[in-house]
Amino acid sequence: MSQSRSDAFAIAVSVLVVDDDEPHAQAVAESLERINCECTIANSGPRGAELIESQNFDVIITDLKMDDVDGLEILRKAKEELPDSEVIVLTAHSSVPTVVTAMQSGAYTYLTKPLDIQELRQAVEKASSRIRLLRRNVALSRGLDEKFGFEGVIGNSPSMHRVIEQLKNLAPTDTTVLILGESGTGKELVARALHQNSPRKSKPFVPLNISALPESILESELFGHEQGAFTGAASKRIGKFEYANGGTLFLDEVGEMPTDTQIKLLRVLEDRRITRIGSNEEKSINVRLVAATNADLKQAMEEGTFRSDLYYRLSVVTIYLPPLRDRREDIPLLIDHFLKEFCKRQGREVEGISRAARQALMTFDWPGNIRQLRNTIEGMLALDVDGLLDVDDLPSELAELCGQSSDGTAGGAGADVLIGRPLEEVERYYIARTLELTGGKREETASMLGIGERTLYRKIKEYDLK
Ligand SMILES: Nc1ncnc2c1ncn2[C@@H]1O[C@H](COP(=O)(O)OP(=O)(O)OP(=O)(O)O)[C@@H](O)[C@H]1O
Repeated sequence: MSQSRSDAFAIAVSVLVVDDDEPHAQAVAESLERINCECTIANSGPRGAELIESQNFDVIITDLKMDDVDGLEILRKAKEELPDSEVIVLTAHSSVPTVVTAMQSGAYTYLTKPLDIQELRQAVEKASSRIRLLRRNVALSRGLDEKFGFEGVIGNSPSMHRVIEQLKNLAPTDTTVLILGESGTGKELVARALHQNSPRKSKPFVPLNISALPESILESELFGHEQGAFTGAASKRIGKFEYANGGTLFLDEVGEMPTDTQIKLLRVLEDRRITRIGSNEEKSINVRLVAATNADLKQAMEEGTFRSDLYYRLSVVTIYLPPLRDRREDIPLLIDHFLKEFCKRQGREVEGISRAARQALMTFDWPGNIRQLRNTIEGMLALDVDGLLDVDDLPSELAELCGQSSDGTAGGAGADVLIGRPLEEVERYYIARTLELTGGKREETASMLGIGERTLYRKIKEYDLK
């Protein structure tokens, strides 16, 4: 239905009206659309039940007495499928026993027919403000439960604090989000966190990696196809958009999408309708879209390989995940997080990680970002035999940073070459490396080296360090 806006709700409230009296349902929907409700009408009980199964609603208004499925059945279905929503029942007489049953079964309130429009709007306003408050509290308490993260997204660096703040604000909304970041920086994890903390969480989260699909299959994957739509389409198949109905569709590597498909995707995002390949029938869909890419979409737009209208549709809000080498403060937290995870999974106990190994993990550049760090910790745990993850458990490219070859013998570079050298040279080397590690942050460097900031400043001058 079309949606008219007023100031009543800053963000539209989604309402399902279930009533087999068509003109009455229409009148209810129209009066609510004036206060910025987004209304969907079901003119039968079964249709109402079907919509509750596939979509999300904040408020469900149902007539108690219908010919097929009655309002109590709709109420039961809503409590089961959409536990966060509120149900308002409509009745001809408040004295009928079903009203009592409805209230006992969790209806928010009941209204008697003929409806008083003002009363109806007030009931919807009150019901939806309760839902919003509930959602906000859940989101906040989830976020606060974890000291350094949000729903498995760990980080304590200023940049990750910003990301986590964005996630907390965006999760309860339907806003389309574009996540940018190198491979392995946590784009899919962030998309899942958005879904898990949204009112859509009881509906599917559907990831689709665009780059993994040949062009010919992509559109059928997205929109589905009818039987015989093309050679090889032996049976009909629903696409990811339909599959994700009511939930979240995560399009990974969206920068790889062929331009023809980009046009079709744009149309779907504008109309909120899809057409299966080989079909004439349009289906309305209610999907939150989260897209991600490690490509430079601005450059792709300049080169004409990515449509700017689609870019602006996708990037209503952009979340940027910096590479791990630019947020090394997060490494210790992540090491401990993954160590705990793998110890639990493998039923192991370890004392911890040696200083030298930890130092190497802090210094490495991590081209594969957090995924590579995670795999490294898993591998180290698998190699370890003495309960202390040490340099001998490191993969070769990291062991080299400690002056060790992966078989544990001393190599040419790193700490050991300083043995027997003047203490001043050793000091200069360590201050320079620690400054490198902290990105030149003096306070952090001084604290890591266990000296005062003034002492550090003096030594930087003394050794002519940049
Ligand atoms: N901030 C984080 N806290 C905890 N684990 C993380 C974090 N970021 C990423 N991970 C973990 O790192 C791995 C890679 O993350 P993910 O698959 O989300 O990255 P990606 O950016 O989507 O990668 P790609 O672009 O290659 O698809 C996953 O196991 C994920 O759980």
